Amino acid sequence: MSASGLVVERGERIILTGISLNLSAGDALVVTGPNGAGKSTLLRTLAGLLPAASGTIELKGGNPEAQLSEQVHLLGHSEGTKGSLTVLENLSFWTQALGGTAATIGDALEAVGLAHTADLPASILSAGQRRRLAMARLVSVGRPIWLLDEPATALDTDGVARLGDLVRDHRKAGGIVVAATHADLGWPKLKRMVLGRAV
Ligand SMILES: Nc1ncnc2c1ncn2[C@@H]1O[C@H](COP(=O)(O)OP(=O)(O)OP(=O)(O)O)[C@@H](O)[C@H]1O
Repeated sequence: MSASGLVVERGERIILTGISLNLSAGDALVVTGPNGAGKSTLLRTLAGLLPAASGTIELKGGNPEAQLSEQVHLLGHSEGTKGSLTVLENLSFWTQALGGTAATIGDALEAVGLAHTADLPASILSAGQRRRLAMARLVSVGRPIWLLDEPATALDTDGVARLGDLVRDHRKAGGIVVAATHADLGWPKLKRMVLGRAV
C-alpha cells in the first residue's frame, strides 16, 4: 500500500498535509502524535471513509479487482457490538457482513481468549472483552490491511500480548498493519510516522 502527497480536510480545515507512505507485505507502521494531530483521520482516509482533498492512495498486490474498502479492516473506537446477540452471534454477524469465512470464527475467539464467553450476551462483556471481540473480527474477516486505532485501549497485559501475536502472524502471512497509538505496543521491526502538532 502506498500513499503520496495526501491532504485531508475536515470541517474546512486542513488536518493532514504532505503525507506519504510506502508499505510492503509484512510491514507495520505505527503512527504517533499528540491529541488532534490527525492519526484517526489518516486511518479513516486510508480506509476510504474520508476523501483526500489531494494525493493518491494505491494498493499494490492483493486482489486487483477489489476496492480499497474491501481490502482494509479498520478497528476503530466504536466496536459495533450488538448487546442483544451472543458473543458468537456478534462475531458471526460481522464476519458474514465483512466477507469473512465462518470456519475461522472458533479460532478467532480462541485467539483473543473469548472462547469461554461464546454463548454469553455481548451486553455483559467488559470494555476489554468488547475490544477483544472486535480484535477477533480481524482474524475471522481476514483482510490484508489492518488499520488499528488505539488498539491497546482497555486491554490488559494478556490482551496486549494477544494483539501482538495476531499482528505478528498477520505480518508473517504477508499482511500490512497501520496502528495509531499513544502506547508502546512493543511490536518488532516497525516503521514509524510522527504527526505534528494539532492545527
Ligand atoms: N467530524 C469532524 N469534523 C471536523 N473536524 C474533525 C472531525 N473529526 C475530527 N476532526 C478534527 O480533526 C483533527 C484531527 O482529529 P483526529 O481524531 O484525527 O486526531 P487524533 O490524532 O486521532 O487524536 P487523538 O490522539 O485525540 O485520538 C482534530 O482537530 C479534530 O478536531
